[in-house]
Amino acid sequence: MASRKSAVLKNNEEEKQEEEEEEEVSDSPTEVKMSQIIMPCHCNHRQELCVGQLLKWIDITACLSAERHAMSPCVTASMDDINFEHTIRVGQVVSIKSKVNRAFNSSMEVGIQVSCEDLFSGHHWKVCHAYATFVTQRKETGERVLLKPIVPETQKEQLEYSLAAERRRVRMLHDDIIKDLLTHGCIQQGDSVEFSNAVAAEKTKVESVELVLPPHTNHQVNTFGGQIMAWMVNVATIAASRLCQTHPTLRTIDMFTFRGPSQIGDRLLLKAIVNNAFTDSIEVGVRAEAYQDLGTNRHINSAFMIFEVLDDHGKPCTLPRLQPEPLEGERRFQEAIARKKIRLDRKYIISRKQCEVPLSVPWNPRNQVYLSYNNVSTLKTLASRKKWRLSSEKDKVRLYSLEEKTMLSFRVDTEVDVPAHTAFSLLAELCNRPSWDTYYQKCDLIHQVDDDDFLYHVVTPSVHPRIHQDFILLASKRRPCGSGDSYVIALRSVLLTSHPPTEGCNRGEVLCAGFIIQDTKNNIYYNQASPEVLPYISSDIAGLSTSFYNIFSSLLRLLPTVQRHA
Ligand SMILES: CCCC(=O)SCCNC(=O)CCNC(=O)[C@H](O)C(C)(C)COP(=O)(O)OP(=O)(O)OC[C@H]1O[C@@H](n2cnc3c(N)ncnc32)[C@H](O)[C@@H]1OP(=O)(O)O
Repeated sequence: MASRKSAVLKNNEEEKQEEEEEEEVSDSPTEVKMSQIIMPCHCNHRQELCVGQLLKWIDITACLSAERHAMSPCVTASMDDINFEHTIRVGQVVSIKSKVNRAFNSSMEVGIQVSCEDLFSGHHWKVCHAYATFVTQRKETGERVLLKPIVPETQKEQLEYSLAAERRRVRMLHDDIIKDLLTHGCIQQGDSVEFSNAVAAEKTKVESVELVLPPHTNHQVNTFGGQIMAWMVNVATIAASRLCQTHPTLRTIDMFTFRGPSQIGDRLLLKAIVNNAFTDSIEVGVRAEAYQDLGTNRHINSAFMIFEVLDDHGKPCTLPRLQPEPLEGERRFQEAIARKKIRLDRKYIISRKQCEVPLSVPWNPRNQVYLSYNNVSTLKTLASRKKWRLSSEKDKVRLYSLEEKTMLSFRVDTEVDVPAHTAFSLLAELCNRPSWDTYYQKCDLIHQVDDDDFLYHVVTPSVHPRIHQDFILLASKRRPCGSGDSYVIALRSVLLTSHPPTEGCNRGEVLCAGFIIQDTKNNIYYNQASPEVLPYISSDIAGLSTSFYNIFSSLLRLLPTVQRHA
């Protein structure tokens, strides 16, 4: 018992240390803070802050950050998925902090943190985080204002800067992925079971019109984005309430995309309907159209919102099921099932703890984009940790280690005399790795997922005599997409039903490994973290250092040859 308690204390302490490591003082010129005390006029009938009101404050704060960087007017292009972890009550204080993570050409990603404070108990807690994309307005000539780059200062800012490029990739692919999954039949027929007490979808339908008046516009006299989101939340809440016949709580919003502007005098037609109701959650689809004259409607925004009904202890209640309308309703019903699966996969990938076994997550086309994002972001996050300790150094090959909780991670770092792109082309060719890394006995490509993501089967020696070890690895290979980026080759284990473990071969697992190659100093980092190898490695740091040194020496011998051929 005593040892368990000390382990808990140690974990809390380590968590605190990690938080301190992350809490660097930032003096980013784009940082904007807003605090609001929650008044009854901001709340719903349960005295909780309306999500629509929160979205308005988020949009204003983020826009101020964007415009501070752009030094010109900006519009909200999209707001990524938001998961509301807690509700905020009347009398509490909500604080919103935003800053520009990265500027691309005419668009930039703004990161937003929302927290809450109870003034009487002094407690603070995180409510949600969000990422919004803002675009500079066109000049009179029709050109967009090109943005100056962001120069990240702190380690946290550098990480966010680098991950913003990966998030942009996911954002741009978002609609195509959903369309692709829906057209390629990822929905299993038979998921729609008929329920005896089902509520007819028709009953949940909401259509509401708003006239855009001067108080609904932003400082550029277009309809204020936060107001559009608030109107959308309003109709979605009515639709969900009609299904559950009580007050639902909005938990998650799938990305808002502002497809086109609207102005004063426009009529906004807001439509919402429950697409599907699961055991304890409801998906509502919302669509916003703008028009001046009837029949000239422009589709300006769509979103999917997930509601729950909570009991007095905050636990989700069981909900009535939905009877979809024929044809279109059936389609929406099935698509909601596909989106729920995508959300669950994503939550599973993101919420997994480093020490959870098995480390591997099943790979499928549905979760590919999030697995890749997770693959790259885990490696970048590991590389950005501050507490790496130099364990040994030989001929400019340096071995660093980082000990945290149940994980021991390594970083091998050296400088090579070839351009970064040459080192990248060699290291990215995983099938050639057995030629310079004796640890890789065999490496076969199983499947090329897209231009930058690949699945491999790797065979290595095992600690047990006469038995091999094998791995199924997802390799995500990234070239820099702007100044300050590195080349990245991120590797992590995945489960593939087509390649189950075989007899006589130990299936190994890697949570995070790979290379980060920087052009400036031509450094190569190799990071690896895996609890299963911990007992073998920690007792033999010197042996490990020698083997890394040997591997890197072979690599260094090979690089000039590659350069000659490149
Ligand atoms: C006070 C709060 C601020 C507000 O209230 S703003 C009011 C609400 N927002 C609006 O009304 C915006 C409505 N939408 C629009 O005007 C346009 O769709 C929008 C966002 C300007 C994009 O126009 P396009 O003609 O498609 O632009 P483009 O193809 O030239 O691309 C320009 C840059 O924008 C990016 N972009 C476009 N749609 C996006 C999206 N959905 N998510 C993230 N980024 C997006 C695009 O990648 C491009 O970026 P970059 O120039 O390469 O950096």
